Amino acid sequence: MPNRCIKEGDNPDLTKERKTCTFDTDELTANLYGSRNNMERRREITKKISADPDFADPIPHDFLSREKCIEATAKKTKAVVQRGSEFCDVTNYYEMLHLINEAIGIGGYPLALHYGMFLPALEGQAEKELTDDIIPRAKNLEVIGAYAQTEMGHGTNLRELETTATYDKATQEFIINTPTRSAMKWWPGNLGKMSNYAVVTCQLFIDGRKIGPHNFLVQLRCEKTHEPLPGIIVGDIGPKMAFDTNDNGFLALDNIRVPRKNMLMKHAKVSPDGVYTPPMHAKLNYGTMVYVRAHMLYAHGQFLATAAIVATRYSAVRRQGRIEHGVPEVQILDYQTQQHRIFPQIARAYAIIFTYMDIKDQYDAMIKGIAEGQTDLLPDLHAITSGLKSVVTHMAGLGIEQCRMACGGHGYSDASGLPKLYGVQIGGCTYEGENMVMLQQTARYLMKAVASALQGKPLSHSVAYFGKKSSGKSRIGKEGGDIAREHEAMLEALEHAACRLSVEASQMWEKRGRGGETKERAWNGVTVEMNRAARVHTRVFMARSFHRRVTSSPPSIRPVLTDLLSLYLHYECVDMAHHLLEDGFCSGEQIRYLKSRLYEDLTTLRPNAVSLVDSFDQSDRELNSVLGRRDGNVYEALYQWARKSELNYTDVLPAVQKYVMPMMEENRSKL
Ligand SMILES: CCCCC/C=C/C(=O)SCCNC(=O)CCNC(=O)[C@H](O)C(C)(C)COP(=O)(O)OP(=O)(O)OC[C@H]1O[C@@H](n2cnc3c(N)ncnc32)[C@H](O)[C@@H]1OP(=O)(O)O
Ligand SMILES: Cc1cc2nc3c(=O)[nH]c(=O)nc-3n(C[C@H](O)[C@H](O)[C@H](O)COP(=O)(O)OP(=O)(O)OC[C@H]3O[C@@H](n4cnc5c(N)ncnc54)[C@H](O)[C@@H]3O)c2cc1C
Repeated sequence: MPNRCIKEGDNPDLTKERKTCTFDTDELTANLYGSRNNMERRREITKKISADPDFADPIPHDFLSREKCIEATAKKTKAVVQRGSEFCDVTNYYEMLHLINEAIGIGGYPLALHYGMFLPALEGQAEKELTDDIIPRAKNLEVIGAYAQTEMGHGTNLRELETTATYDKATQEFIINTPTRSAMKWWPGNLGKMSNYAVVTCQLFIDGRKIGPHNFLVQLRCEKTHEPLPGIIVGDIGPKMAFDTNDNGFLALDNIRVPRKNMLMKHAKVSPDGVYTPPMHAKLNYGTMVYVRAHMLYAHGQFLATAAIVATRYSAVRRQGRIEHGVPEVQILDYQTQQHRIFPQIARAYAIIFTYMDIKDQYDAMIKGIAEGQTDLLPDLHAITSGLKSVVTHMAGLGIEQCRMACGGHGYSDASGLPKLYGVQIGGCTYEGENMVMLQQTARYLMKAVASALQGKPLSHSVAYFGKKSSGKSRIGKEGGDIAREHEAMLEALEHAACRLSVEASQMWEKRGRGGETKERAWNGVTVEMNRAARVHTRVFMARSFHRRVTSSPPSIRPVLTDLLSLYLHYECVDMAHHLLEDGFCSGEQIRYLKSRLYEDLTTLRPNAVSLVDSFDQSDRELNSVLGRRDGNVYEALYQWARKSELNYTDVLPAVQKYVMPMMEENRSKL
């Protein structure tokens, strides 16, 4: 069967891998990106960008200072903006996403938060009077915006943000102020140097009464000179773990006045005479975060895919050691430990992207509902996206790090692209709500589901399985080799575990309450258990999504996806074996069975491993990895990459000349 990546001049080991493919890689790629047309469009964008001198990087960013990287990125951003329609349909979210990845990369660019949060916040939360004015200008990039919510002292607990917006009835303006050092906005992307506007989250005060966090549009810099306006202090927060080309910023506002219409008033409103009308759902003001959490899944699935591509291809071309005496050195991909390290990451990347597709459909349905005045889909979506955001970012981070280590010494080099990828990706565990905090949002929802299930009340989408009657004993290993039934048995076992953990966490919470603790204090005494239940529930959701996508996939790719799903489910069940064993739902014998099936899966997937990662269809530009390159010609490329290091511009470094040589000379003369 065809793997469409084979080309003359490629590393022979990689070609050999591609020849053992049992499916059509293009079919799988098309399935992953929604259609053959979408796949072709991605490729056209890649081809055009790769040939365009405006996007060439004579010196890799790895060897440049942060300022030089920002300059190079800003130059490319301008080219994307001015020439974007030469490359793609600029109104298509996925085409634009691909264009930006290809043209600019993943480390941040001047418009990341403008498109990622500033515009979505205005579109989702602002009223016509404001949007009519600002959105056309923002879309036309006459202005650039950031989303300034987090402060130096508070990020997680929005209720305690300190920035104030006080309504002045006399002038019909809000006065926006930063009352303390810890109230300074701190972290917002592109706030430091690029943006001249921001959506700023402030505590709303009317007639001395604190209403709570609301969003306001604030101009920060002069549209002509880009200098900060009077009363505004703004700058870059300094070097970070990654996102070097994003100017995450600080901001202090000294009693800045903005007109009443600058409050984002689609949901909550303040009338000219200062009467406050709450939104139809209390948390509609937090809608931008739900949007970002949902869409983060796609990016993090792709991040994990990148790492899996690099580690798999490199493991196919690297030969080291022998499995048996007297035979040539083997491809390191033949080691069972290497497969066990990498293959689950391939499966998880697919699972995350497939889950995203489900969530995207739910998100679109919720937005449609809100437009029609219905908010009933919001709580379920908020709960599951909070869990998914946390589980997926953590899972992808662990997976990338496994892939990096699986590349040995070269994985530690920036040439692999993996250290930088990890730095960028792992930020997702923190931003959009720290993971431990967001899991508690999911757990809170699970506690309500437990109560509803016990009372026989209806259960919403993500927790519907709480209503199923458990069989008491798992059917794992008792399905006589029927794969479909085996998959169902594993899903059932995971659902049983999630449900049991939720019920037990609920009982522990209740027990502490009966012991005299307040509900809130009791909650803090059981949060580890709550978050555990939330994680398992989220992993059930992902497993169901993956299963649904595989069982409805075209027959040509269903066999390979079924193999991948088998590996995913066996891995998930073994990884969560303690939860399956704890109440005797599964026996030790069943866990041993799952492990043996997992090792069989590794062998089954081996001939298709390279083709499965090829099907992610990430180009060499996107991968940005010497180790992961499509042609597999790694060693020469590694040497050429290292030659570009600024330390190699001269044979004798000035620092050596100035300090090290005189030191050696002095030491010699002492003898
Ligand atoms: C390329 C890289 C880009 C990176 C960009 C990064 C951007 C950012 O990071 S922007 C800043 C993001 N900040 C956060 O995510 C802050 C996290 N904190 C929160 O979201 C909230 O403070 C909270 C959800 C953790 C708690 O909010 P609070 O108001 O205190 O609410 P409660 O916990 O008491 O819950 C009350 C009630 O409301 C429900 N709920 C909470 N949030 C939402 C929501 N977004 N949508 C719908 N419903 C929500 C919650 O479930 C409770 O429901 P009930 O149990 O029914 O009362
Ligand atoms: C790369 C990056 C980009 C960002 N971009 C933006 C942006 O564009 N706009 C913006 O506004 N912000 C942005 N942020 C800020 C980000 O949203 C916050 O840092 C994040 O929400 C976490 O909040 P915090 O920093 O207050 O963490 P903290 O809440 O201080 O977390 C510290 C520790 O306390 C624990 N903790 C806190 N509260 C609880 C609780 N209730 N229960 C249990 N444990 C708790 C956490 O789990 C964590 O272990 C960005 C951050 C990063 C890293």
